[in-house]
Amino acid sequence: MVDFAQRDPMSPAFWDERFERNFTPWDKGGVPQALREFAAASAPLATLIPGCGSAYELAFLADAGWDAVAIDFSPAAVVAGKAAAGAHAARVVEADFFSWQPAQPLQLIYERAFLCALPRAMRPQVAARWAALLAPGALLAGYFFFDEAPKGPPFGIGRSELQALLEGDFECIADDAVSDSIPVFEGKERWMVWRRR
Ligand SMILES: C[S@@+](CC[C@H](N)C(=O)[O-])C[C@H]1O[C@@H](n2cnc3c(N)ncnc32)[C@H](O)[C@@H]1O
Repeated sequence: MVDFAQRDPMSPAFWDERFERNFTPWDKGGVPQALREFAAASAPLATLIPGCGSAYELAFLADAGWDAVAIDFSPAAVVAGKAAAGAHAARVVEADFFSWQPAQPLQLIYERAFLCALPRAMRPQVAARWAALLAPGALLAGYFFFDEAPKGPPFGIGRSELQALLEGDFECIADDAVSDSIPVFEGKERWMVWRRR
C-alpha cells in the first residue's frame, strides 16, 4: 500500500523515510564556515535551530557556551541529531516548529535547509513564525537557497520573493557568498543575517 505521508514534506514520515535509508543529500556532515565565523564574532546567543536534522551546529554552539536548542518533528532526524550532539543530546528535541514554544526569549534563529524543505505555499507561515519567535533586535541568520526549479525539496526562492517575504518584519544586515556549499546548494545559496524590526 502507498504511504502518502511519505510523499508529503509537511509530514514527519517524509523525512523519517529519508533519514532511515540514509538518503540525506542536504546534509553537510559538519558545521558550515559562515556560521563558524558568525559565532566567532558574536557573544553567545539564545538560539533555536528549527528543522535541525543531523544538528551538527548544536554541539558546535553549545561547546562555545551558547544556549542553543535544536528541534525537528521527524523522530528519525532527532535520533540522528542526538547522536551528533553527543553530550548535548538533551538539547535536541522532537517538536514541530509551528507549535514549539521557547522556555526563554530567543536571540537567534539559525536557518539551514529548513525554509527550502517546505512547500512554497508554506513560506508566509514560516516567515510569520520566525517573526513571532523573535523580539525586535533579535536575529535570523543562516543559509538561503535561491533557485527556480519547480520540483523539490529543496524548493528554491527568488531574491525579490525573499525580500518581499521578510522585509515587513526584518531588515537584511548581511548577504554574503558561501565558500563551502555542498553540491545540491553550490552557487545557489547565500549566508544572510536579518534583524527583527
Ligand atoms: C532538508 S532537512 C535539513 C536538516 C538540517 N537543517 C540540515 O541543514 O541538515 C529539513 C528538516 O526539517 C525538518 N522539518 C520539516 N518540517 C518541520 C516542522 N514543521 N517542524 C520541525 N522540523 C521540521 C525535517 O524533518 C528535516 O529534518
